Amino acid sequence: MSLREHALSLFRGALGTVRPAPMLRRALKLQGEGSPQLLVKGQAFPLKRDHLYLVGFGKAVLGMAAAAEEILGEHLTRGIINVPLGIQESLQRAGMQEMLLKPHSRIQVIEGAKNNLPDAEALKGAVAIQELAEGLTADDLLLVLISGGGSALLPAPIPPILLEEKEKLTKLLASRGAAIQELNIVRKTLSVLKGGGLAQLAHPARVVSLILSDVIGDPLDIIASGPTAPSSHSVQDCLQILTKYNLLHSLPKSVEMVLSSSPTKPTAPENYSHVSNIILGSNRLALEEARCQAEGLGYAALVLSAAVQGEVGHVATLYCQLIQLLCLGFSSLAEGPLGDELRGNLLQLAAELQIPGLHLEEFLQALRGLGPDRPVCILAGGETTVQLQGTGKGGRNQELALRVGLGLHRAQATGASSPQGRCEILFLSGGTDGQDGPTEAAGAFCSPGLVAEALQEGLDVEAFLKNNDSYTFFSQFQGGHHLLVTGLTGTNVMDIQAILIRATERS
Ligand SMILES: Nc1ncnc2c1ncn2[C@@H]1O[C@H](COP(=O)(O)OP(=O)(O)OP(=O)(O)O)[C@@H](O)[C@H]1O
Ligand SMILES: O=C(O)[C@H](O)CO
Repeated sequence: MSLREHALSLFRGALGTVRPAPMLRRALKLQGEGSPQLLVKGQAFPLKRDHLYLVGFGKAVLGMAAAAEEILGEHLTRGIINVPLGIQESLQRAGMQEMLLKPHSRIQVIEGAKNNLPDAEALKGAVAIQELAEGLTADDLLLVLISGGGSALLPAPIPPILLEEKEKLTKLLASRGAAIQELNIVRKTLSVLKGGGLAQLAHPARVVSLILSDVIGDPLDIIASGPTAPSSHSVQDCLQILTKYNLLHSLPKSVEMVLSSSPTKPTAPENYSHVSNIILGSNRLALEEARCQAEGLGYAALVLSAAVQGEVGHVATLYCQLIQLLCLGFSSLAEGPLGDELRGNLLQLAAELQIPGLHLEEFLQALRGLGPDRPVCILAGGETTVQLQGTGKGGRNQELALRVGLGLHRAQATGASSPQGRCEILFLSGGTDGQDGPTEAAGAFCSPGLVAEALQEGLDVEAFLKNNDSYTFFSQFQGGHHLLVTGLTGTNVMDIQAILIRATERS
């Protein structure tokens, strides 16, 4: 099999493990006839007849709800989910019936949040969810399904803030470069349901949240703005962020009012004893599955990190240097000055990128222990950032793959000492939701020959990159052969990268 076929199969394997249906089936079970209980990852929650409710919000929630309803059957009393506008139709068109609710479902579906922004439809859904939560009693159990995109799908601005005011503020923060953590700290402070609000309203019912993480590090109080998690942030944190992005002095009156009357401390964690927040799926889980499958294919496989973040150009350089070093491992050069130089550069770059939890020295040590001659597979995940300069069409995964292709080409061109000649190399980067930026592709593959081969077709990689036009490049290059196209996957645990290397000759 080619490296490309292997990479594709690993990507699909990784996705398979975080698809809503298998994920739910693994985690959620109904047990017992007379006095049933819900088993979630081994934790038991007793159920009373006609007292099981379900709510959900997020891009992957439709498939999660369909699988949950299949498991819960007639035990489910009623449910409401808020999902992206048009998702039912597009899943239908994609033939993904298993992600859709059955006719006569007990779950009401509300579609909204066009372009991932809160709107009147999402607000309608949020009000319905709020009313359901407020009506619950101590006999009830509320199952909450949460995934990325949940923030925009559950807008409930604290009065007198208007939805348009909150939307404008969120947009401004995002356009000024606020990270998702910052954005969601502000959202939590201005919302009735975020920052643990939903869990508090559902009290005294038992609340069990099943969460698919799309945030680095899986922070419960940031994913979808943590509607059932105790917030670790205060109004001061929110004010600091508004100051940082120069918004503090141009806030609408309503927002000022809410900020000045917000409690200075978040609700204490002990008030969440009725709540269980359980992460069902994450980037790390997907990477771990890919790692196991890579070993099955004969690779020595390692996971670099599930938290790769930073500017796409810097991340591309990190991967290029890592690939160079891996290629050295197939020769006797690894322990020489070239290996030392590459290791030094890598450590410096990784320190600059500040990737949380990345222990590169240990990782490099583990690489040395992989042994010679075995094909190597390195897996990583996270989310890079692209500062758009041009007007082209692309996504962060396609841009990363193209930048890695360019980096490998340059490394090859700069010296006879380049170790790449001894190896067959493939790099893949893909978004697990199947859509990379506003394109039909999930990501792209590249290899060191890409730039030269593209030139033969009259395609100048650097010019495409300058215009952030990676999708156009990959669509034209070799008839689109290097695009990763999966279609919408119905899940989302950020992006995944795979580096596959095997020796072409003994050195
Ligand atoms: N022409 C382009 N080239 C490279 N990246 C782009 C381009 N246009 C948009 N992007 C990037 O695509 C991202 C938005 O796309 P996408 O919807 O896949 O990501 P997202 O909103 O973070 O959603 P999710 O986290 O659910 O994947 C932004 O990070 C943006 O910088
Ligand atoms: O909905 C959100 O807030 C983001 O997708 C992060 O979870």
